[in-house]
Amino acid sequence: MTATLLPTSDADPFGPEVLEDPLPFHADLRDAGPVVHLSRYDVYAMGRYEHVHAALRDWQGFQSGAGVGLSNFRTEPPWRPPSLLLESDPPRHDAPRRVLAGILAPRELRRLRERWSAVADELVDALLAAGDEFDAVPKLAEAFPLRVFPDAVGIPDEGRENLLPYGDFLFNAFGPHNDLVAAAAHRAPELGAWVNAQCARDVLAPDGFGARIWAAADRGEITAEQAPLVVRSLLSAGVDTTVQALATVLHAFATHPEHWRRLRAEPQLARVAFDEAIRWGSPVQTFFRTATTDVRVGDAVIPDGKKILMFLASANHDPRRWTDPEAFDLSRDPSGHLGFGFGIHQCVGQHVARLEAECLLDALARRVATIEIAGPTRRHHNNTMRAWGSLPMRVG
Ligand code: HEM
Ligand SMILES: C=Cc1ccc(C(=O)O)cc1
Repeated sequence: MTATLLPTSDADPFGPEVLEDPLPFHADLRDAGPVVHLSRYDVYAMGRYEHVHAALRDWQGFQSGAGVGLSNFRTEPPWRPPSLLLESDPPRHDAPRRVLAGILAPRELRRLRERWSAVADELVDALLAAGDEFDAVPKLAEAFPLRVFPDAVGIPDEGRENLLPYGDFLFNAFGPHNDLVAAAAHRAPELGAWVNAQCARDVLAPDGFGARIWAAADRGEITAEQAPLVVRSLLSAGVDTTVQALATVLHAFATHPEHWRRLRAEPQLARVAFDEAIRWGSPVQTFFRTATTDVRVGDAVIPDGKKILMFLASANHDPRRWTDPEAFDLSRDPSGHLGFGFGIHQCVGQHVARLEAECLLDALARRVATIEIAGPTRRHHNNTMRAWGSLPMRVG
């Protein structure tokens, strides 16, 4: 194997500086080359669209089955039983994926549109009745998904306040065991136990996504042992992600009044606005893969077994792929963005997320002429998610 001069960096992508503002680190990463060795964690980072896209497509060379976090399941026990979708490779991945893709397909979600629209209208009406200033993170970005998604899955009302802390811990746990993980580690067993309990057949409402997963097990499409883990995937991936994507799109519109005016005039732009916001803000910033052989990227070789850190957010701002990438631009065609991933693991819940965004943006756009930031905004740091802690907002 020819020795190659692989750029190296001792930067900490999971440290507070980068988590607060990752853009300068992403730019340095892209400029340094296709692959950069991060010496602090002995992982190989990719920041350019071309290579992240190629690695996501090459599931044989870049596997998910050894975990999609820093921890390597080949040598370390996972903190929870691995996901049958996110943390598995074909063939194990195939049936659970087929089942979930069927249940979450756009045509299956049509039955939810009317109800989710009504909930969004009711939520926004109540919010505006209370005044024209509020924090959009708890009052909209968190409130709406928590009103519609747990019901859609069919879990009981009791304990739903565990969903966001569970997700926050899960997304932190994909990173190193830093302060963010340590701060919540004491709650992991209880949060994990609560989430697991929501996946049991007998607690799930008869017409929700959860019950449909169990019905697939009855049909033999997956086993009864797999069913609760597939339900767990919904509760793991389906809340924090949409919360932060909604916060991102609300922040985008509050800082681009001309685009809000355009959305009000052309409501059908809500869908493309959501995808552009996900490209622009990338709520899910990174995921890892594990090299299954000595894999060549550019003129670098990543040794078998090493972890590869794929910066989806950096790829979504790569000037080699996007014109004026740092602009939130409603006229752009954001298709091809990597904010939902790409390839066999591409987000299976993306249509659920888009429907939530359409309902909430539509309810708001029909009622308020202007939205703007009304005070200091605050980031919420997480090892994987780009998250807002607070978005003080004024509507007119
Ligand atoms: C805007 C909100 C969302 C974002 C940004 C997002 C992002 C992602 C990304 C980047 C992946 C790829 C992971 C990888 O390649 O390793 C993914 C996979 C996944 N997402 Fe989403 N997601 C969102 C909403 C949802 C929702 C609402 C659900 C459930 C209803 C969901 C369920 C899943 C599942 C189960 C996977 C694993 C798919 C597989 O491995 O085959 N996601 N998501
Ligand atoms: C995109 C995040 C994500 C988190 C957890 C799972 C899962 O547990 O399957 C899937 C996707």
